[in-house]
Amino acid sequence: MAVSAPLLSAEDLAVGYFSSRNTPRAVTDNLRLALWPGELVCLLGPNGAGKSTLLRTLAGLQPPLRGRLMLGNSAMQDLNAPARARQLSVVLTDRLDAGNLTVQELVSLGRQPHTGWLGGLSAHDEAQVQAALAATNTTPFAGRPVGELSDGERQKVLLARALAQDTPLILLDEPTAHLDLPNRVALMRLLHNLARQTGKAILLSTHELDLALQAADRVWLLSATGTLHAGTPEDLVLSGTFAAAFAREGLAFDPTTGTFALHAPAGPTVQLLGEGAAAFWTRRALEREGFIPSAAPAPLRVTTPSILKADSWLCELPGQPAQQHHSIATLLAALRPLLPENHLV
Ligand SMILES: Nc1ncnc2c1ncn2[C@@H]1O[C@H](COP(=O)(O)OP(=O)(O)OP(=O)(O)O)[C@@H](O)[C@H]1O
Repeated sequence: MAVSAPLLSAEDLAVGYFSSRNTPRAVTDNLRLALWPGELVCLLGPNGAGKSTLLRTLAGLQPPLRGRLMLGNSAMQDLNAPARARQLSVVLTDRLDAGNLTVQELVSLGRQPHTGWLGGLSAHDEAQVQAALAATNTTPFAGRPVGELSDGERQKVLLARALAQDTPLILLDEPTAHLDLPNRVALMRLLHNLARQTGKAILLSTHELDLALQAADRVWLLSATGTLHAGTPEDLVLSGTFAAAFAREGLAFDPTTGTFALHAPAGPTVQLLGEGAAAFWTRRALEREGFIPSAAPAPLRVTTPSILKADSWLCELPGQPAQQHHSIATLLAALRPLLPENHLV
């Protein structure tokens, strides 16, 4: 079986900046990285960890402080701009000045590495532009000036330009930043499918931990101290590496749900019986109030509709007859008196 080669690789890479006295200040150091065909990699890390700096370095837009950076079989610094642009496309967060260009014209510029400055678009180029517009749902505003778009619309158009460029490698800095939830989910699904179906390698930085944990084949987790851990999302969660990278006082990552706890538990444990959507949302409501939902037996017990086979919840409190509730609101009202006084979650 042929073993594929990485589309991008780095050895002993240090990325960062030079101070005013020209002394190097590494944001992250000693990196050994590879991006393989067909994978979606999410670069995660707290604010200021160095995600944008690393992405810009990997895109060849700022020089590494040290180390070896290869684009395919060639050293990055040996490739001129057009050669790089045929290998990798990049979407950054920088504000774009597109002049009076329409969306279609801007996306068509993605074909430039293949046509040259003066080259007209062939039928194949036109098809690539139309496919990129369709994939990003930007066809309906293809004729509008880019300067008049909303932040989210512009973000999708920049992705369309990168898709039109049709490179083996795509690097994206916070591509979900301005998108609403359905568009964020759609974008992650699009990128995941694109990697799978076309063999492209896609690296994106994001603060969407939840979506990244679901969509990424691998995660590069950059800690605040500049250490980079790479692995499948699941391995990083189960090893505790993920929680450690985002550790803050009073903030806990729950590896059983893959989310950060918004509320600190203050109240008693409630045995929660049931499964499915009603049990999930009952758990969320109990946690918000400060209770600790658990499957283990406890003096307080809530049975959810999936077990009762009815549209109601059964609430059993010590020393009281069992109560039936027809909404989570009335269930919570019955439980609230059991919380410690003045608790704040
Ligand atoms: N042009 C620059 N010159 C010097 N230092 C910089 C420059 N740009 C960023 N930095 C510093 O490099 C570090 C990493 O910044 P970077 O923007 O890469 O982090 P990030 O992980 O992308 O952050 P965020 O999640 O907030 O976008 C920060 O300490 C930042 O202050």
